[in-house]
This record gives sequence, C-alpha cells and structure tokens, in this order.
Amino acid sequence: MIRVIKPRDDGLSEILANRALDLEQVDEQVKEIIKTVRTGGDDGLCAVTARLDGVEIVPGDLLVSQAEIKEAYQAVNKEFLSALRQAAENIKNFHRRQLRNSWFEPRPEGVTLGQLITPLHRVGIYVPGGKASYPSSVLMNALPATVAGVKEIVMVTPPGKDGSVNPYTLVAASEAGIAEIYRVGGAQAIAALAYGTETIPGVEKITGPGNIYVTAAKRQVFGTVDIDMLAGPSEVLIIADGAARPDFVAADMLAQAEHDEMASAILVTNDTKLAEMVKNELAQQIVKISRREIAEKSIIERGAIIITEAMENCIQIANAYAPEHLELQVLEPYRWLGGIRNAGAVFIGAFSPEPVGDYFAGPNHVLPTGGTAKFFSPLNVDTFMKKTSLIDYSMQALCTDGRQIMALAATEGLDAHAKAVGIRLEQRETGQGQDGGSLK
Ligand SMILES: NC(=O)c1ccc[n+]([C@@H]2O[C@H](COP(=O)([O-])OP(=O)(O)OC[C@H]3O[C@@H](n4cnc5c(N)ncnc54)[C@H](O)[C@@H]3O)[C@@H](O)[C@H]2O)c1
Ligand SMILES: N[C@H](CO)Cc1c[nH]c[nH+]1
Ligand SMILES: [Zn+2]
Repeated sequence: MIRVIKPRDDGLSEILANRALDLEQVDEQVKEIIKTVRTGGDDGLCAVTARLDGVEIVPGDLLVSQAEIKEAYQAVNKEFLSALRQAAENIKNFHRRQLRNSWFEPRPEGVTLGQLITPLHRVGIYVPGGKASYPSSVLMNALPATVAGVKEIVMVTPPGKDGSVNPYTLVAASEAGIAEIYRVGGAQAIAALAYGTETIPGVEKITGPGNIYVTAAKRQVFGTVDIDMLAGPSEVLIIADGAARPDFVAADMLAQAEHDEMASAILVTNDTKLAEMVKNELAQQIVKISRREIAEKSIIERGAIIITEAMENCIQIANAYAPEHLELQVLEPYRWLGGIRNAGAVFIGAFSPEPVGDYFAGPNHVLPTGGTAKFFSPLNVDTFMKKTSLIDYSMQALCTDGRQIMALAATEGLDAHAKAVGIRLEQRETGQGQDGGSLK
C-alpha cells in the first residue's frame, strides 16, 4: 500500500514535487470571498459563513459571550484542564527564552546606536476547526504573543453547524487569556481580521494554520497586514536505522497521516529489513485507528518508505525535503544532528514521538511546511515583535562623518540629502548655533 523507493529508484523527485501547495487553484474564489467581506462588512461576513459553513449567524452573535465560555468550562473534563495548564506552562517557559531586549550602544565618538524592540499591539490568531478541533493550536499561537507583550489578541475559529464553538477550544482560549473570540472561519475570517468589519476591528498581524482557503487568503492580505507563514499540510520525515522499533516508527507515521489526506509521512532508512517491518506494521496499525480513511489516503498518496545505501544519504534526503517534523530514530542521533540543516523541529530518539511536541514539551507546533523550512522558522516570540532602529549623533560625530555622508548622497544625485548634512557643517564652521549660541 505504501510506496517503497529503493536506492537508485527514481521516486524521490516525484515526492519532492508532489508537496507544493497549489494556492492558485483557489485564488479566484478566495479573492471573491475577501471582496465580499471587505465591501459588505459584517453582513458580507455572515453571508459567506452561511454559504460555506451552513450556519446562519447574525452580526450580534459573532463575538463569543462570557456565558458560553463559562459553559465550556462545565463541558470539559478535569484531566484535559490540568494537562492543558501544564502544557501552557511548558510553552510559556520555552518561549520566554526567546525574549530579546532593546539595546543601546553609546560610543566614545559621540554616536549612540540602538534597536528598540516593541510588541505588536493587536494580532489575530486563526484556529482551525473544520475537520478537527485544535485547542493545542490556541496555546501555540496565543502564548508566544502573550510572552511578547501583545496587548490585544483576537481569535477566530469556525462555528459548528449549530453555531457553537468547540468547548475545548474556548477553554484553551480563556486559559491563554484571549478576551475576544469570534465564531468565524475560512478565508472570510482572514478578510475580517485584515480589513476589519463593524464588529471585528482589524489587526496588525495574522498567525495560525488552516486549510488551503485560509492559507490563500493569508497570502492575499499580506501587505495589508503581516502574516506568520504560509503553512501547508502537515508532514513528518523519520530517519531510522536498524536499531529503531518498527512499531514506533509506523505509529509516528500514522500520527501525522491522520491529520489530513494531504499530510505526508515518510520513512528514510538505510536498513531494508526495517523498511519491510515498518510496512507490515503500518498495515496492522492503520486498521485500528479512528481516522483510518484519512490516514489511508495520506499514506497511499503521499507516504513513502525510502531505502538508501547509507545514513549519509538519509541526511541528504532530509535536507532536500526540509520537513516540518524530522524524527531521528537512530542509534546515535547526536552524531547525525550536526548534518541537519533544514527542518522545522527535530525529535531525538525513540521516546520523542512528534505528539510530545504537538502538545506538551514547549517548542511551538506551528512550523514551516512544504520545504519552507529551508528559510522559515517555527512560530516564535519574534513573530509578535518588531524592531525600530535608533540613531543619535552628536554635533562632533556629524562633523567627523558629514563629508562622507555628503559624498554618498552626491553620487545618488540627492542634493537635498547632502544639504541636510551640509547645513549643519556650515553652522559649525561659522560657529553659530540656531539660537545664535556657539557650536564650537
Ligand atoms: N501546522 C499546524 O500547526 C497545524 C495545526 C493544526 C491543524 N493544521 C492543519 O490545518 C488544516 C485545518 O483545515 P480544516 O479544513 O480542518 O479547518 P479550517 O478551519 O482551516 O477551515 C475550515 C473553513 O474552511 C472554509 N471552507 C471549507 N470548504 C470551503 C470551500 N469549498 N470554499 C471556501 N471555503 C471553504 C469554511 O468556511 C470552514 O469554516 C489541516 O490541514 C490541518 O492539518 C495545521
Ligand atoms: N502536528 C500538527 C502540526 O503539524 C500540530 C497538531 C495539533 N494537534 C495535533 N497536532
Ligand atoms: Zn499533529
């Protein structure tokens, strides 16, 4: 059932090409949705929601009420709540390590340079809710923003057929300190966050994963607002050697495949026997999982077992694939870690299956997909910060550097630039300050 690619088989290039997210196929449709919300405000938003989510919501009900949040707490069990709270602590602790301070560097020649770090003021987080609910994604988006110091965090998530929002998602939002939650999803939610409506004031940045419509909408509103990244379907690439347990490897592949028919689970191994055993394990385990249909489609259409001649080849393939999640289920993981250049997150050894990172350990689970780990990083505290440069020249420092600045301005033909410096140098030469005082 799963494709097996042997050394020198030509299958790898197909796998690499097969994962591009074809946003163009929905671009026109998404453009229309955005236009409807941008021009129609709340009414446009509710009309699109009725059409795509099959639920009638009036503008006055878009905002989730405090009473619903209270009710949600009654609906969730204690075990969930305590696990959620511990996960939140772990996530906050991890992300606190990413905080950076503004800095100032006064130099003896009368120049002070610096960088001011400022949190964004208002951000919107998208929490998917179509095929499954993701309270964990609430924490992964909101807590780095909280750690960064963002004052207003808004959450959007699709309503169910009865207009309600999943109680676990609501409780996670409340635990993360989100005060504004709107029951709206898809491209229409992204449009509302970017352009604002009567009920939903616009934001400065939108983060969070979603389906192809959500991602295409994020790409279209980029520039009006900032976005975190363009996340595609989830993926895991597992490098395993003869020391790995085939049942563990197969279980981890299925954990990723169950997300989505378009998710990819790939094993790369230098051990032919392990490849065969994982194939058998997959067949045995897949019939026992509740999301079998989704996982089967994913494994058949997008999964693969790639057999290589040596561990070095496994590492090369991982770097070329640049997976969202990379598991190293090998005897000496730290020996090979140095060779890894491209991966969203690396899971080391037999006892770090990907769900540890999805839910609990602390690092973020919003990660670059589709090969974008070559240049994107995981969602992090910096995602919610911006930098402002600081330049403070004394008169003496300007006199020292002024002629060089004027020379550069002259080569660009920008006389007024040169003049803005020159006027100060002349003042210095005539010895007159603005108030007639001495500049010397
Ligand atoms: N990378 C991560 O961290 C992460 C975490 C959780 C989920 N995910 C991924 O996010 C995705 C969630 O997708 P989802 O669909 O379950 O939820 P979603 O919330 O992203 O999308 C649901 C919305 O899509 C809109 N929609 C549905 N069909 C449409 C159509 N034909 N035209 C226009 N709009 C339409 C609807 O308005 C609906 O509310 C999955 O691929 C999942 O794997 C990723
Ligand atoms: N594996 C997903 C990111 O690719 C995150 C997630 C949320 N819940 C479970 N898993
Ligand atoms: Zn997952």
